[in-house]
Amino acid sequence: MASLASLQFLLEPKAESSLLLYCTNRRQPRLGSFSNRPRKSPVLPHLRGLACVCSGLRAVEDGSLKSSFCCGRMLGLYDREQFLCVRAAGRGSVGGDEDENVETEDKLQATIEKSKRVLAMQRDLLNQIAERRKLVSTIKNSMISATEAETAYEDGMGTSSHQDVASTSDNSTTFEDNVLGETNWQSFSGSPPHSTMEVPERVLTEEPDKTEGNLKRQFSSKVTPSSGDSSKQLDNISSDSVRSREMPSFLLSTLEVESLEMEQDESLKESSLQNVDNETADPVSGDMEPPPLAGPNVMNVILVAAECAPWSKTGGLGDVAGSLPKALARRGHRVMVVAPRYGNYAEAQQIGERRSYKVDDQDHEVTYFQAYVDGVDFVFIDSPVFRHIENNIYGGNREDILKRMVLFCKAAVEVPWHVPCGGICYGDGNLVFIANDWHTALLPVYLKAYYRDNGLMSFTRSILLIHNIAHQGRGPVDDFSYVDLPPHYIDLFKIYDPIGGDHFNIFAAGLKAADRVVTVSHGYAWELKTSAGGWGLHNIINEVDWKLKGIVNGIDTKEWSPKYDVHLTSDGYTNYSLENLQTGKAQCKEALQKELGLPVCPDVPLLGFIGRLDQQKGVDLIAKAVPWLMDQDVQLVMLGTGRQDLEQMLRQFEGQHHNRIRGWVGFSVKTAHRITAGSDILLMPSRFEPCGLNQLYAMSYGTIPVVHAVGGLRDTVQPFDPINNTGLGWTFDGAEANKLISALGYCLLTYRQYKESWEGIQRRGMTGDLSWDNAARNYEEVLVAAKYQW
Ligand SMILES: Nc1ncnc2c1ncn2[C@@H]1O[C@H](COP(=O)(O)OP(=O)(O)O[C@H]2O[C@H](CO)[C@@H](O)[C@H](O)[C@H]2O)[C@@H](O)[C@H]1O
Repeated sequence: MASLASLQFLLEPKAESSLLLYCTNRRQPRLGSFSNRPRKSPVLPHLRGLACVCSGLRAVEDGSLKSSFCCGRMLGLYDREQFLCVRAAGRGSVGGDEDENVETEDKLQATIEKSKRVLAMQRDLLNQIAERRKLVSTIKNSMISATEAETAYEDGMGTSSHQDVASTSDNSTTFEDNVLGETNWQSFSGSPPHSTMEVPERVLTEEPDKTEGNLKRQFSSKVTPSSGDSSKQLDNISSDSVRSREMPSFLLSTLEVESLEMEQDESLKESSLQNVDNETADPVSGDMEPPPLAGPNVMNVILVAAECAPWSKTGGLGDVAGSLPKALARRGHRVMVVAPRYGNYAEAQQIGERRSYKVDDQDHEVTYFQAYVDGVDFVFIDSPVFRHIENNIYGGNREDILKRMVLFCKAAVEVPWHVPCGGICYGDGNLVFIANDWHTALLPVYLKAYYRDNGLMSFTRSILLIHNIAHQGRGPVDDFSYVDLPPHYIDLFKIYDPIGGDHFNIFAAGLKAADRVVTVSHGYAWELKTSAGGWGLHNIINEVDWKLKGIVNGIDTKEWSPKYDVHLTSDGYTNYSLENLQTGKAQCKEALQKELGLPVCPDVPLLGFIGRLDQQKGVDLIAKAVPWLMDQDVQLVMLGTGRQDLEQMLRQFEGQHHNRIRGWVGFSVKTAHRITAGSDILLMPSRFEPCGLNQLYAMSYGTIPVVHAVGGLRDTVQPFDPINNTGLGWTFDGAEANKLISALGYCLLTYRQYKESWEGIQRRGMTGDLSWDNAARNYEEVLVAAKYQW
């Protein structure tokens, strides 16, 4: 690994230096090199002034730039799209004489001074490029107008005092039981107007008198993302919490490039601008890779969640935190996930950094562990309060959980400064946080209160992703003292509950403070705005509707694929695909029946249920349907954990109908995979379902979903139409047992008597594109919208 000193040495004028430029806006790294001797480099026309920072600055000891380069890993994306920099190598001299690599301090200083001048020019150039790109992509993608967004922001939260809402009791279960009757959910059976879910994005071109120049000025005066900005401010502001700024200092040092003479710089500038102008004419030739999918929108993304599969998971949140980031990384973004470290994770290595945060007047030291998996930096925050609770992540009393989340959010918001990933911190430039559910809804608030209100992290944005609004982080108003915020911030948290009066609500504050809000389906985005679906936060959701968007989850097709599923490789199970669907699935069904001790009957339909045992998942509807089911010659297997009464009910069913029902109480990922593969039908009678992942997994395994048409279930399970032979499963309107029975009746009839139609449904489900890649594209739009949100 070359040190900074040796890097600087390599760029000394007396060494014949070579630069190797690495374009980060490529899916695969592009590279090219040029020495300080030739004035023009053949690679320059392709660079478009882009740049990068590479880690693994391994000296090119054998002088072979290309072969050494592949050891580099892309790092930091600063400013809007790209940044500059580099690896450099003194051709032929690096490995030869190590002593020469250390020059005197004076010479080094001179080199630095000269390089700074070059750097300043390059910065100007990059700013120009960034502005041009912003303009082009803004017009192309109908991005929001910064001016109008600013107004909207002020309306939405800048001046906001809290809006009291007709709300819930101070206990979600009580609310659920007392306020939210089953019939409420039936109101979702109508068709939500999906179009209303779209974020009202404004198109710059709607103001025809704005010339390109005007637009440019407008943007440059408002949004000039630069990693340098906050670091300068940080120099002037003594802040315990923001001390480490490895990124900017490293960047400045590595950019001290003597060998880039002015002419080359001009040449770079010209060719870069030329290429920006000609955006569509991307020079892809020879060994050049196609451009990254994110193109000019590439940015730094940090997803922060209380759980992250495969390390920690209690439900769908863990799945999303483990897989959405990978899809964003595949599109070219630099992506990090921050989660608590609940256990000893083999992949994650400890880094040296230690920080201390106050929670409830007590100092808590945290350390960081880090892993790099599938293009994503996973950072785990370690503290005694997180340790060894992987089986009880949300355990403890209300204050305990709250304090854990305060600590987690305080630490997570500073991770971009303190945790160097691959050698360099993310910094705050071009950065968007994605917080998830109430557990991390404090993060957007901290970003604002601790930083942006103080002129720090001015260009960092936050998105709050709603997976389930039923859990909100509620408590008495006194809980505000735990979150450690200026007194006037109470307005964000305090909402009025008609039953319990004023109360403290973390989700409410996060919704107001976040720059954008996303939820996991179009249907749920609509439901959230209703009094039944908003769980007391519907008024706030309606207020922030302008920044709300529904994006249906995808699935991790590596983890959930019948062809590659690692849980189907033993115990009689088998991997299968469309080619051997009937035999493969039949084998899995037989293996499941054997494993569970059920009679092995290939023709008896096997029904599955997987999920948390609570009111949401409609387990009680299945319970009511059990007597009817037992007359239908079917088998039923239910896997779940949660409410004790429902767990007991599962055991009881198994006891009563031992030949037909299995109730597996517990959390077993392997069993979930096997039930998904071995069942013919998956039941999801959820009262509400923001998205639902199990129906997606089921469809990709040729297992037919029967679902209550709410939220994401309605969005993803198109009802079977026997006339046109379309559709993916059966749906029913209204969370009632008789409606479930009716839908199931049609489903069983088709299974038994219309084999061809059945197979058609299976095949359509298995061939649909359920991957995260579609969703990631939609998230990218939100990331960009957040970025230009003022
Ligand atoms: N006992 C058990 N053993 C093993 N695995 C089990 C299990 N119980 C559940 N799981 C797994 O946990 C996940 C549950 O995902 P869901 O989307 O169905 O529900 P959840 O309500 O937790 O998520 C919330 O967030 C997700 C993600 O956004 C939304 O899809 C959803 O609607 C919303 O309620 C699946 O991967 C499932 O296989």
